[in-house]
Amino acid sequence: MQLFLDTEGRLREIKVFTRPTADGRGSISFRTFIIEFPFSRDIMIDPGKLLAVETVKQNKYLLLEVVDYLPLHYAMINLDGNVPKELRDEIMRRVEESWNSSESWIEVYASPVGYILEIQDGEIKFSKGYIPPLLGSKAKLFSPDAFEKFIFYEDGVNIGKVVNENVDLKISLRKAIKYHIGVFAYTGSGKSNLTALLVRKALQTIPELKVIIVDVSMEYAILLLDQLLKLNSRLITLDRLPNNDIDAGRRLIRTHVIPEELNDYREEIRKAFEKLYTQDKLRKLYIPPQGTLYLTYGQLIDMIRNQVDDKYVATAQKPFFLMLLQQLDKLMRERKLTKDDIVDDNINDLLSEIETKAREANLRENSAIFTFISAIKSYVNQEPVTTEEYDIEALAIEALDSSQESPRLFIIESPNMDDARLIVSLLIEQIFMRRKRSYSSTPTILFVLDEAQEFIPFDTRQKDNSEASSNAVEKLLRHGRKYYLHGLISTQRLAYLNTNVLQQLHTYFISTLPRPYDRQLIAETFGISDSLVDKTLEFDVGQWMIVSFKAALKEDIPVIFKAENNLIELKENLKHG
Ligand SMILES: Nc1ncnc2c1ncn2[C@@H]1O[C@H](COP(=O)(O)OP(=O)(O)OP(=O)(O)O)[C@@H](O)[C@H]1O
Repeated sequence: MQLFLDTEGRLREIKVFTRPTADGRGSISFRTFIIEFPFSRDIMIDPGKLLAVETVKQNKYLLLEVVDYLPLHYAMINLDGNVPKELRDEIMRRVEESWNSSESWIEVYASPVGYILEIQDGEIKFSKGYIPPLLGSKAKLFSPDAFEKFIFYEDGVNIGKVVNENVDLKISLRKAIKYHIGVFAYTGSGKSNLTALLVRKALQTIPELKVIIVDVSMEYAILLLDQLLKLNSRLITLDRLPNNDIDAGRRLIRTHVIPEELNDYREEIRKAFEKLYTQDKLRKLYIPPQGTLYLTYGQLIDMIRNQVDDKYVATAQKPFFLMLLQQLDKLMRERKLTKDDIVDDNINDLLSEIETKAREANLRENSAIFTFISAIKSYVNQEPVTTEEYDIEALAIEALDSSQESPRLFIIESPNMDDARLIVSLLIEQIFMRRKRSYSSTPTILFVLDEAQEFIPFDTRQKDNSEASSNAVEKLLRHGRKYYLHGLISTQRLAYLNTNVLQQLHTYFISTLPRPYDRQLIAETFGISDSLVDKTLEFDVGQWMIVSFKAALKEDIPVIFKAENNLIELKENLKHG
């Protein structure tokens, strides 16, 4: 395999740019390398291409990614308005004629990607790091074959084409999902299309995976309609269910966003919706009016503290309440429980132990401590209320069911954000609780949250349920991996997102983000240069930059690609389905 292309350039200069960080608290520097290549009108140097330059260490090269380039002509370097007009015109006329001469070159701007390439006895090795390059030394362009071999996993899933390389982008979807995914782009850049594509490919290639999409914009039932039909699935709504298949077809067509490109497919879509009804895949989700119905460890601790502080509780009982707190703390540490976890019968032994001790101390039978303990005991030991309704619990049970015939794709539709936040918080908590109670690595569950800034906002408020959803999503992203629970979140405004969670996402897909703050934040979080992130401003619809940290790609190098259009396979399947 040819590692480098024949075209070579030379490293002329390194410039360092420093700017304040997005939060204004510090500063950050980026290096831009300036490399000269021979002038050619069909030069293969486009943004995203990889270059290797010699470093001060023998056989070691620094890897750079092309950000931009500019053809330059020596005669133009000092040409400005000070030169008399006639002379200027004459110079420019001559330059126009002599671009293909020794006076011209292509100036390439590139950023280091944090890698060293070592070539020893024909063996090639990548390692992370930075070694100062040798000015004046050669810069070599990676061949497409080398690009493919070193950056992508051989058995990766193809999700598009690398821009300017004629190479398929192959990613490890399994790893990407394992370490959570972020999709960041302005409205209309193709976020939903890419998300649907990733979900589609993941369901096709990871048999133990289940996907739960919380859809506030009523898009995914269409974007994944063929998958809803093909797989065992659920399309879940908070509204009354339709009475028959005809009613279902009409209603669903009316309530969903149909992309323009699918205008010719309205009939197929209506029929597919009718079929979902006859396949018994529609469900109405019941949410209890009082919202959360569970006692969490945090709430229990508060209740005990109130007893300790209560001046009407006899002093003799207070040590027992304190003991209860200590034992709870021990249990929570041992079982790695958080304040948001739901209290279950795990705490029975602990309650009995304190009860016995209180009895041994001869406390009166009607003491507050006995009443308190027995109330908590009867709460945790109560029989679950069984209802016919499809509620969060039923949904969680289906999602965690590892049998072949259980549903794999769940789309929960809730255009009302408050409801959506409540569903997200209850569902994540419920699934966590069940997974912790009976630990299993299957199925793996991926939660997909569009408009993530609504679920994990920068500012949370209790009354619109954002505090609850924020806690739940943060827990999913921080601790989910241990429990085979994962997240894909997408947003158009990073500024409104609780950015603490960004570090938890190891694979980012970025397209056009018009606000500088959003781009700067991405650049800082992933240590990629501003100029590379700024490239996304020029992206066409469906064009993305994937940045991964030890996840989707073999090496953590930002790659610019054009995503496959999710609608192509959808149309194909609707036509033949
Ligand atoms: N990879 C792609 N190839 C071709 N067309 C695409 C691609 N991705 C998106 N599109 C088209 O671009 C348009 C916008 O895409 P999409 O709805 O996914 O954007 P979005 O970012 O989710 O927008 P919004 O935030 O408004 O939902 C759609 O018509 C879609 O079909």
